[in-house]
Amino acid sequence: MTKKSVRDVEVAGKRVFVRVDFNVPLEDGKITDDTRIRETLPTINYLIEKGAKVILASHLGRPKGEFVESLRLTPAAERLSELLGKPVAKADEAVGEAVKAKVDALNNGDVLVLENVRFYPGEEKNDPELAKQFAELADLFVNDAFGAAHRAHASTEGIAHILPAVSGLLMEKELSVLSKALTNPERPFTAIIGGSKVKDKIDVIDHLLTLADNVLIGGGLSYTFFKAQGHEVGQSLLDKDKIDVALGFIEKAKKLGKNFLLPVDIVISDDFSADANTDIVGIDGIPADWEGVDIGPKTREMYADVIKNSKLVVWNGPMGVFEIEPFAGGTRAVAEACANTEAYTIIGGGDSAAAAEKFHLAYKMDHISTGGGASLEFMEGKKLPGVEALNDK
Ligand SMILES: Nc1ncnc2c1ncn2[C@@H]1O[C@H](COP(=O)(O)OP(=O)(O)O)[C@@H](O)[C@H]1O
Ligand SMILES: O=C(OP(=O)(O)O)[C@H](O)COP(=O)(O)O
Repeated sequence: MTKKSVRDVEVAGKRVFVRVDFNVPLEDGKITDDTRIRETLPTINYLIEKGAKVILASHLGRPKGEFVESLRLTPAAERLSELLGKPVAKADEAVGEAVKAKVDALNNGDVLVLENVRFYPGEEKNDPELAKQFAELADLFVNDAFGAAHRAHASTEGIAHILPAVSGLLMEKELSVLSKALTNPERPFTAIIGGSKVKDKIDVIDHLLTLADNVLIGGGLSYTFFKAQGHEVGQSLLDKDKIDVALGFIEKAKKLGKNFLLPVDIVISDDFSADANTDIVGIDGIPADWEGVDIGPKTREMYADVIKNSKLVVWNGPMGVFEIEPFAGGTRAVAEACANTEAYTIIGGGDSAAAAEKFHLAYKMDHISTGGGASLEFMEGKKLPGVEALNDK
């Protein structure tokens, strides 16, 4: 990596402002998946061992510049304390006199979690004044929030222009794995793109069409492609504005000689619920009042075969509505194929990672990225502002 890392600078005795991504899922105030917290432990433990004063900042949810009680970082601080096996101080604000006093009270090796930085309107606006207030708390900025690296906000980007700024160990690992895989990919390289956010994934499909050997499409994205080919899609997810773009991809793939695969059969349903009626049909068999909810068994087999014969697999987005058990089979089949292939497997995207966890296959993947949007933008070949702003080596 061309950017300095926390290992390249002196941290002992210093106040270190570490931007982490503790944007974890919560249900009734309880954390349901603490992966993002666990993944920052190497950086935090490194700083503790080196005798730094560790000040952690994160966003949680999208409170839009207001204090929202249910989005406080208290549960994250408590979980971190359990994971570290030591007390962690928590501030009820992210800047101001009370926070400064908490920072002043830190001894070397102590950890303080600031309040949700998105409680302040200046955070998402990348307000230089708020960045300055963050910077006043510390001597060094460490960005370990890969999941938020595509955001140019005061605590991810603005602050990096004021303090010496380096990457954390998680940030370093994410960037190194993704760039190693995508710069000189092992071939055959297979990209699997699914999920529901058609607009968000158009650019990544475009980029991956030039990079990958096989591009497999699944999930809600598929129907815009089917429509582009002249099939009726009933009530299935459809992005009408992107039909021409989808057609363009089919043609681009042909021109480039890429193996661009769309589902050949699908699971359809007459309702979006576990007790709905379902059927398996070919792509021109969707009745007007039914919708496609998963890839069918022939497609699963076809995709599993491609995955098996790959050297590198990048997977972003589930193959169907996997949260509903009768529609989870396609995503499970792809997760199993990824778990069993010899290929190096990278999973990006919160829902694909959640699916791998749900099927108890996450441990068999080579890399599960902590960033959904961030890994997508990286795969699109875009520069990430939270990384760009860090000091060069
Ligand atoms: N055929 C489909 N119709 C509607 N929604 C779908 C379909 N297939 C997958 N989905 C939904 O897509 C969502 C995930 O999409 P997305 O956010 O794009 O993925 P990721 O978070 O992995 O990037 C899941 O909640 C899943 O239920
Ligand atoms: O959860 C996140 O995004 P992701 O679901 O795309 O990985 C990050 O914490 C960024 O959050 P944001 O999309 O509200 O800026």
